[in-house]
Parts: sequence; C-alpha cells; structure tokens
Amino acid sequence: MYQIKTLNKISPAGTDRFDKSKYAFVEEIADADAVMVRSASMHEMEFSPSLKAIARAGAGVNNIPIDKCSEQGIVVFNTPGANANAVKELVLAGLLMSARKVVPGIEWAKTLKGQGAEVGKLVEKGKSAFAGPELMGKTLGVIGLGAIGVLVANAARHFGMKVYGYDPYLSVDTAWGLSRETKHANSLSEIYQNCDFITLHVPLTPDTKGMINSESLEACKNGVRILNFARGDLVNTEDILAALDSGKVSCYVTDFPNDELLDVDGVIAIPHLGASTPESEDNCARMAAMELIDFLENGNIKNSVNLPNVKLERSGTCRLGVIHKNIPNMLSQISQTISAAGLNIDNLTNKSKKDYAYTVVDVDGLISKELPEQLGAIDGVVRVNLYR
Ligand SMILES: NC(=O)c1ccc[n+]([C@@H]2O[C@H](COP(=O)([O-])OP(=O)(O)OC[C@H]3O[C@@H](n4cnc5c(N)ncnc54)[C@H](O)[C@@H]3O)[C@@H](O)[C@H]2O)c1
Ligand SMILES: O=C(O)[C@H](O)COP(=O)(O)O
Repeated sequence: MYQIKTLNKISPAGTDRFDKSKYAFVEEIADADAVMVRSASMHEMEFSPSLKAIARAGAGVNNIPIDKCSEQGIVVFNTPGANANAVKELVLAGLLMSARKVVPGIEWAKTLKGQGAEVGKLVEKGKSAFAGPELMGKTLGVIGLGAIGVLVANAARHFGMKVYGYDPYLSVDTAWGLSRETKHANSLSEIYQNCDFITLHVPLTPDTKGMINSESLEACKNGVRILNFARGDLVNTEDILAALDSGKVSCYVTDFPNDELLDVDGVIAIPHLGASTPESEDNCARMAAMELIDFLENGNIKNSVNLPNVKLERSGTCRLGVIHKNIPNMLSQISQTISAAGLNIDNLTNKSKKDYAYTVVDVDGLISKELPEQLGAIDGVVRVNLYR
C-alpha cells in the first residue's frame, strides 16, 4: 500500500483518483510516501526517509523547502496552469474594483440602513465620493507572463486597455498564447513609467521578494493602481502604505492581507481567494493526484519543480529510478553497477534539471536487495526507488 498524507483540504476530484486497493490516506506525515498540499507551510517539517514526493495542488511552491527536498531525493510537483483561469477572473474583478471604488461605495451604502424613504436621495447626494475612471484606454502592465499573466494580458485587451508585458524568462509555449497586441516591455522601468495599473504574476523568490518598494513606486505614474494576486512578500508593506498615504498609489488590491494592510483606505484586501473556485480546486487536485500516481507506480515525472520531466514506457521486469547530482560519470557508474549485478538493461533514460538529474532504468531479471544499496552508495546518488 502507498500512504498519502493531505496537508490541506484537497478536492475529492483528486483524492478519489487513488485506487483504494493500492492507496491509503494517513494521519502522520512520518508514515507517508507522498504528500498533497496547497498553501500549508512545510518549511519547519521533518521528512522521513519514506517520503518520496510532494504534490502542490496549485502553482506557488514557496511554502515547500525545495532545496531540502532535492537533497533528500524528494520530488516536488506543482500543477501548472490548473488554477490560472480562476485567478485571471479575480484579477479582472480586481481591476474593476480598483478603478471604480465599488468596495468603499458598498461599505458606505450599508451605513444608510435605517434612513427609510431618504435612502434614494442620500445615495444620489453621496455617490460622487465614489466615482472612478474607466479601464478603456488605460495602460496595464503585467509583470510575469506565465499561465496567469498571459490570460490577464489577453483579457485586459477586451476591456480596451493597452497592455505592456514584462517577463525576461518567457517560455516559447507561453509566448504562442500571448496576444500580439501586448507590448513587449524590455525592462521593469518601462512598465513603471507607462502603466496606470500594474499586476504581479511572478513567483516569490529571493529575486522577486520586495520588488515593489519605495524605489520602484517612485518610478511609477502618480495614482498608479497595483494588483497583487501572486504573493504578499513581493510588495514591501511599509513602502506601499507610504505610497498610498502620499497618493502616489491610489489603490492596492492584494490577495494576501497582513495586519498592517487591513482597514487602510485604498487597500482592497481579499482573503487569498484567487484559486478558490470548485473548478480550479478540482483541476489542481486531479493533476496533482495523477502526477503522484505515475511517479509512485512507474517513476515517471511530470511537472516537477526540482527534477526533470521523464516519461518512459515500462519494459523489462523491473524499473530503477535513480535521483542523483548532475555531475560527470554518473550514467556509466549506474549502468556498470547494474551490469555487474548480472542484469540486462532493457531501456534507459537520463535527464537533468539544474543541479540534479534522474536516470530511469528498465532491467530484465530479478533485482537483488543489495542492488539499490550499491547504487545508493555511488558518490552523487541521492536516492534509488524500485518499481516492480
Ligand atoms: N492568488 C492565488 O490564489 C494564486 C493562484 C495561483 C498562483 N498564484 C501565484 O502566482 C504566481 C504565478 O502563477 P502562474 O501560474 O502564472 O505561474 P507560471 O510559472 O506559469 O508563471 C510565472 C511567470 O513569471 C515569470 N518570472 C519569473 N521571475 C520573473 C521576474 N523576475 N520578472 C518577470 N517575470 C518573471 C516566469 O518566467 C513565468 O513566465 C505563482 O508563483 C503563485 O505565487 C497565486
Ligand atoms: O499558488 C497557488 O496556486 C495559489 O496561491 C493558490 O493557493 P491555495 O491552493 O492555497 O488556494
């Protein structure tokens, strides 16, 4: 039996994919072969040697200690694009709310409760305080043109917005999906100087942390509206509060409230609802479950953030999955060790991703108990998994 631990509420569209005759859900992470997680932080957790994989049912993996997982040979998956439409739709709502003062307007309307027949008159008298501009003809800067950024950039065109996109690592696949009308910004300064609205769609990394700060805000247009549906720490809280206070920023929409941001004029704080739709929760859970099943049963890897994609049709009698450092001479040592055990290699594939690599070997013959240990003893091998 494979043991699965869920750390957040995961949709049954995913958990139901696990065949009950082969999988059980466990209470303790210490017993798990694999973990399914959404936003729970795993940074302080200890991982037992049984843990082979973590699947993030979602996009951002900053809640998972990726380097520690790689060192321990734990494959970390995410579900690229599976919640992108849900986020795009909320970003569009965010754009509208940031422009039209809908949120403070609704709050004010509630204060008229009890005024009886006067309500209509009071509404007409007070509404001018909540006027806001249209989106048509305004300029939107999209920072990060991945699964979400591209959908937002393309959709904003339908509001009649001019769109600038910035992503120095834009993938070819994503570029194909991007509207030709999107202006390619060569630098962040180009976004800051030209845009009335700026929306962030980058992962939180040491490079992107605090990217919106006093310096970048200073370079923005007066009255800019900032939308952050990516991660709270991309924006320096103290600096955005100062910019709201001075009027440099007229609205900050964030899906990641913190105590300082709550109840501040000009801040629209949403409780991390970007991916909270039944459709996206189902998509993410289903994709995460399928990734885990193919890895636990066949050693195939798809959508890992720390190891390469590897898919090999099963052949031979047994499969070895060897996770190792991406250094010279690994493949020859692995194949020599297998040959020395008297086994014929039926098929083999090897791929690398940054500092790590993955070799999958299908062999003919029975694998002895010693062989995984011998492979594990090769300098640079991190973990050996056996698939019967
Ligand atoms: N609010 C939510 O519920 C919610 C839901 C999904 C994702 N997210 C967040 O949004 C982020 C993006 O999600 P996605 O699905 O579009 O991911 P993605 O991986 O498809 O896209 C990220 C894009 O950012 C680009 N990028 C990386 N560093 C950059 C930099 N320094 N400058 C500009 N571009 C850079 C990458 O090249 C990539 O194209 C996730 O990492 C996650 O933190 C939030
Ligand atoms: O990175 C993501 O996919 C989002 O932030 C969604 O997080 P959630 O799964 O906790 O809603």
